[in-house]
Amino acid sequence: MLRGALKTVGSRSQCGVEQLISALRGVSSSSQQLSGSGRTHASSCTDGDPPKILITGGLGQLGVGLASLLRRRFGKNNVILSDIRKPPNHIYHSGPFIFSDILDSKNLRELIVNNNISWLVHYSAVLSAVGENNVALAKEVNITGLHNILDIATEHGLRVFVPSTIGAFGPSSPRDPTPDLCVQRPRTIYGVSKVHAELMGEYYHYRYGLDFRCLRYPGIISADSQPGGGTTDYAVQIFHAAVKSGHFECNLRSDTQLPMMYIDDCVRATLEFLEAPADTLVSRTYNINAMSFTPQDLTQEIQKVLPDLRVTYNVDPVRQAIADGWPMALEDSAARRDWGWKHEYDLPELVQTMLTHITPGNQVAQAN
Ligand SMILES: NC(=O)C1=CN([C@@H]2O[C@H](COP(=O)(O)OP(=O)(O)OC[C@H]3O[C@@H](n4cnc5c(N)ncnc54)[C@H](O)[C@@H]3O)[C@@H](O)[C@H]2O)C=CC1
Ligand SMILES: CC(=O)[C@H](N)C(=O)O
Repeated sequence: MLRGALKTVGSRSQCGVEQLISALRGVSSSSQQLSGSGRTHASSCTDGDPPKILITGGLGQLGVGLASLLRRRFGKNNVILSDIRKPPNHIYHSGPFIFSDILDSKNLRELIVNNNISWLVHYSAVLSAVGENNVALAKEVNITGLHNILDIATEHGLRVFVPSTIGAFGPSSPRDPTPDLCVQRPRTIYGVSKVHAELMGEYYHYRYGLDFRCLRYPGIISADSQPGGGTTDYAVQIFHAAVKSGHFECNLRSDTQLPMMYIDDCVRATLEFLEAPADTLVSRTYNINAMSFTPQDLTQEIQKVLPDLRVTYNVDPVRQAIADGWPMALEDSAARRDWGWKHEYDLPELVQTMLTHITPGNQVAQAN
């Protein structure tokens, strides 16, 4: 049936054929299965037009920074931020913003159709520490929400980016470094939901041809946005405390080594990966790495600039147990080989840059 239908559009552009394949999904179960090559469809065919991008959960730590980079690349009006929260004025006025709850699939579908979205960056999530405090919410947002995203992205032939995390690994994974492919038995609902996202996205890719792309981010460090309740949050908060009061109480042990990345590297990696030609991607999920450090290493580096910084330790057992099962470094040679990933910020550059951005008058309100 699919072959017959394809014959009738033989003279049309490849993009038209691929859209037809999308439309025929749902006609019969056998016609839904594309070849095992997992080839992708309409999202790759923009006829030279820039993609129209929707970012879900865009008001968190990472969304605004990514939107700003994507808007510089593709034009302000081609990138829509969305969230369930009201944006601060400066974000509202910086480009298109729209309410979208990923648990409301009808609203999400309307938004994608009405705005002719071709790329979807799915940032909505409940992070590791908040997730352990509210497992039901984490299941709803991270698993049910993801199902809505994958179904709608498949229906409309979107390219979809879903970040995973170092939290997708667990104590039985090799930890230093952690390769792309290894045992993944995380012990948080956040980690379990992210492994689920990796597997579901890859399944939809091979089963339906969805252009699913996933990077496992380390802990991300940013100056002008606050983290949303994770285990790596200390590495952002320490900078604000260092500048504001000169004292920081750290909730992880001083020797806890975790992989980290400056936000500019993270959003650039995301853009480069989104733009990578599909045929260069050997995998749909890649580790990306930049630096690894402990609270003690970070303190010493900050003290080179602010020698009076004093750090005390009051370990949070929930966060410490999470961190003790996470990678100490990620192995990312496949990302470097397949699509040219290269980080720019190591620990000294990170500290210099953070302290340049954070001044006593430029403190970001604590979000959580
Ligand atoms: N920030 C980090 O260090 C890392 C982040 N990631 C991933 O990157 C993505 C973005 O992370 P962040 O910006 O740090 O997260 P965040 O926690 O700061 O922001 C998440 C956003 O999702 C929104 N949200 C919650 N429920 C929603 C719903 N029902 N519908 C729509 N939006 C909803 C929240 O309002 C919030 O603005 C997440 O998927 C996270 O797992 C992965 C590894 C590290
Ligand atoms: C590394 C992450 O995914 C996040 N920052 C968290 O700590 O939960």
